[in-house]
Amino acid sequence: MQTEQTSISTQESVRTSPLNPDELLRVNIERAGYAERDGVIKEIQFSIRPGQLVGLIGPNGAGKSTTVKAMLGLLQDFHGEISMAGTYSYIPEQPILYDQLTLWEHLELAASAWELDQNVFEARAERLLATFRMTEVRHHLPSSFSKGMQQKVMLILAFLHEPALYIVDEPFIGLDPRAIKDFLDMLNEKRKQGAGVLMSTHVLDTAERICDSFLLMNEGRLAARGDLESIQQQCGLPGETLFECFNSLL
Ligand SMILES: Nc1ncnc2c1ncn2[C@@H]1O[C@H](COP(=O)(O)OP(=O)(O)OP(=O)(O)O)[C@@H](O)[C@H]1O
Repeated sequence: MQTEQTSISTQESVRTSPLNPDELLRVNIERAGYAERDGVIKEIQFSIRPGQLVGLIGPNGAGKSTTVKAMLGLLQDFHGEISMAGTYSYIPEQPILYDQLTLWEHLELAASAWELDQNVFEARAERLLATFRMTEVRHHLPSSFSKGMQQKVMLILAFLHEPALYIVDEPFIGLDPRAIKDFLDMLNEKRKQGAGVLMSTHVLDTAERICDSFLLMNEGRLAARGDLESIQQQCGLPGETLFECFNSLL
């Protein structure tokens, strides 16, 4: 895993600042949005520590995707700072795959982009294909796969790289229960090795079970943040579920 600090944005307006030793990522978005609609999100500040799984939660239109796009450096309108240690993998909700390449060719292409040693690549690829039960179809075109199988290809590509940080957009819609378990087991293994995770999801019961802490967004701002107990306190609902806390804020 690389440890040098990098900016994950290509925008000149994005500033970075030194991270604390226990930070993998620090986000300080003063204001960000789109060319035709600026300032969609405001005052979004959080950081992620090694091993931490942070849930990004909020109703439709709250600004979760805009926050992720800001972190990835994809927005025209951005004022703030994004600092991170090492590299990241982004797993989008909608798979993005090449029509003409087989699954194995996708993996080879990714390995060559990241300059992975051939033996390391093959060992990781074989293990990931087995874990996600895709070995048999490795020489097939992903364009012929089901939506869930295409999502698994995106997961395999993300894990192949072994980044410092995983940014995951809604992983639970489309994957079957066994694939979700395989994904969470693999994610936990990487967290034990020090990786951090930011996960956007609407599946609140799973989020409540697996996340260390939460960022609750509403109308472009952070409405509450922290672990479940802290969220319950901020919502005035001690002992209640994340679902009830979520609904109380809207
Ligand atoms: N390309 C765009 N151009 C202009 N406005 C946009 C664009 N994409 C999103 N928005 C607006 O930004 C706001 C936040 O949208 P965003 O996609 O970040 O929400 P979200 O929390 O990810 O929602 P969902 O749960 O539905 O995916 C919305 O009001 C939306 O209309």
